[in-house]
Amino acid sequence: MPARKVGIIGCGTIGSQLAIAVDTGAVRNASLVSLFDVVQNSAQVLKQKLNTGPSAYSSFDDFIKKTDCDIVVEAASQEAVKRFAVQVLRAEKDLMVMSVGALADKTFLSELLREAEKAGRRLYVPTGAIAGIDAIRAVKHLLDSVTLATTKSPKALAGAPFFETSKVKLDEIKERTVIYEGTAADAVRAFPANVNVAAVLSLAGIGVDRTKVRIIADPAFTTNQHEITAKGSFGEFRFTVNNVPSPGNPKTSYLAVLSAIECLRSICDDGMRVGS
Ligand SMILES: NC(=O)C1=CN([C@@H]2O[C@H](COP(=O)(O)OP(=O)(O)OC[C@H]3O[C@@H](n4cnc5c(N)ncnc54)[C@H](OP(=O)(O)O)[C@@H]3O)[C@@H](O)[C@H]2O)C=CC1
Ligand SMILES: O=C([O-])CC(=O)C(=O)O
Repeated sequence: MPARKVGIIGCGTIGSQLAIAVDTGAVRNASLVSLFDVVQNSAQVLKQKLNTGPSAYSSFDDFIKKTDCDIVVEAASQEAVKRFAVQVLRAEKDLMVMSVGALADKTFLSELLREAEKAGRRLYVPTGAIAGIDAIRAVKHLLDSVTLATTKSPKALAGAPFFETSKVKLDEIKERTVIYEGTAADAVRAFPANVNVAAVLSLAGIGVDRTKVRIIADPAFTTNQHEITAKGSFGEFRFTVNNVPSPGNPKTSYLAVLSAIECLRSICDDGMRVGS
């Protein structure tokens, strides 16, 4: 396979590390050609840290028109997925999505899948900051229930739209407190930068309406913990990850960065694929 040309939307925590991984050859058979971020200069600042000189844009129109790439990685926000994903696929590029909560909108997801099919391109969803997605996929037809319990420190939950309408006051939480219980569909809207993993889990398993989510704020927590419990006629799974937060963004686990890099590596590198 010829080297895959990569473009990145979002030059924050995940986008920067991914760019460095491609730039330094950690992702083989790939070259970084283009960067885009709404924050003025953000793509430019990242470009200065790299050896390979990708183009840097603060306008999506320029990014998509001038970029000769095979795959675009979105590492920006759910809003960015809603605004740009269709255009990326129509421009005949594969798309890897990190802000997976955007795909909880079934009408939007169907539209994306239609566009991908029309363009002969693929939509990739990395496992992200959780584990066990291979097993959930394997038993998807046998699942009775799936629950995600996410525990983060208040500072890793701050800024979520949930707090605009809820009575919960994050700065008054002194001990472990369940602040949200509901469906994955509602959770990814209320906490768009915290539980995209709930959408990944739902897409692999029984969907956003049947996947249940519990979010716990715990001031004693220094990790981002995600615990998946899945039950069905196959037995029972329990997967727990205690993730170190990324240095640049306490909301985003370091595992999410590593998973994005590994997903891109497996797309670009033709060799052996381990796991489903
Ligand atoms: N699937 C998973 O397991 C995980 C997914 N995520 C998600 O991945 C995404 C990236 O995470 P992370 O790198 O930590 O985030 P960061 O906030 O560190 O970086 C995102 C960058 O993208 C920019 N951005 C936001 N919206 C747009 C837009 N519409 N167009 C262009 N640029 C935009 C941001 O600008 P600004 O600062 O102005 O918003 C910021 O510079 C987030 O949505 C996050 O919630 C994170 C962890 C795990
Ligand atoms: O990184 C994490 O722990 C999970 C996260 O933010 C998300 O899924 O949006």
